Amino acid sequence: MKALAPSLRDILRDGTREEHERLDAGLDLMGPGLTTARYRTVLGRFHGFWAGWEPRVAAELADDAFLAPRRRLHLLQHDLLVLGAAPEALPVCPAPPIQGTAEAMGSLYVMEGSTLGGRVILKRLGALGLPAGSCTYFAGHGSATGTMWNAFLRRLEAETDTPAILRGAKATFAALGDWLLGDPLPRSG
Ligand SMILES: C=CC1=C(C)/C(=C/C2=NC(=C\c3[nH]c(/C=C4\NC(=O)C(C)=C4C=C)c(C)c3CCC(=O)O)/C(CCC(=O)O)=C2C)NC1=O
Repeated sequence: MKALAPSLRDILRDGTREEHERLDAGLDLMGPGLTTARYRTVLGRFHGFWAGWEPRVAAELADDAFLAPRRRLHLLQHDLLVLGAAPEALPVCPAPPIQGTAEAMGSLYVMEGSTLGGRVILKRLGALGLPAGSCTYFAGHGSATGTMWNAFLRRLEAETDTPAILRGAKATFAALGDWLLGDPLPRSG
């Protein structure tokens, strides 16, 4: 038998499981309580998070070629406009305290990883009868999701400071959870 060392992805998945479950349960996008109003509120909160997070991770990662296709703030702006909301008027979340490339890669793990749920989320959103073109954020990388994720993991495995990577991921999940779930989300209407 070969005892394989856990991959960075294993370490991140195990080390953030609790925060991940808290978010998943708190957002409850897959349950029967999801309405168009609730969807718009959730998008607006994700917008506020990305508006603070994206410039910060860009500055700390300092790798525009790698980050450019992983930027999604513009997708949130687009979806909110289609739904009749004014994204520029929404509150912006202070960026999590990430510093340096290793913490930035841990932080990016959280937001890139979220594209992996895209297919199930899109299917659920399809049942709401939302206006056409209002789900580009959750569509994420679409058919390129697998390719993008594998390229992300290759870049991740090139980082050597494992504690810093995990710190960045945990800080990001914590900030995201506090921001998205701090106020009750609408349940119906
Ligand atoms: C918003 C709803 C929302 C839903 C309903 C959702 C569903 C799924 N997320 C998955 C994976 C991940 N999701 C995250 C980050 C967030 N998950 C969240 O729920 C929020 C809010 C996150 C961060 C923004 C990460 C880091 C991973 C990689 C974990 C790893 O390393 O494997 C998978 C698994 C897909 C597979 O394995 O093929 C599913 C089904 N994702 C969403 O964003």
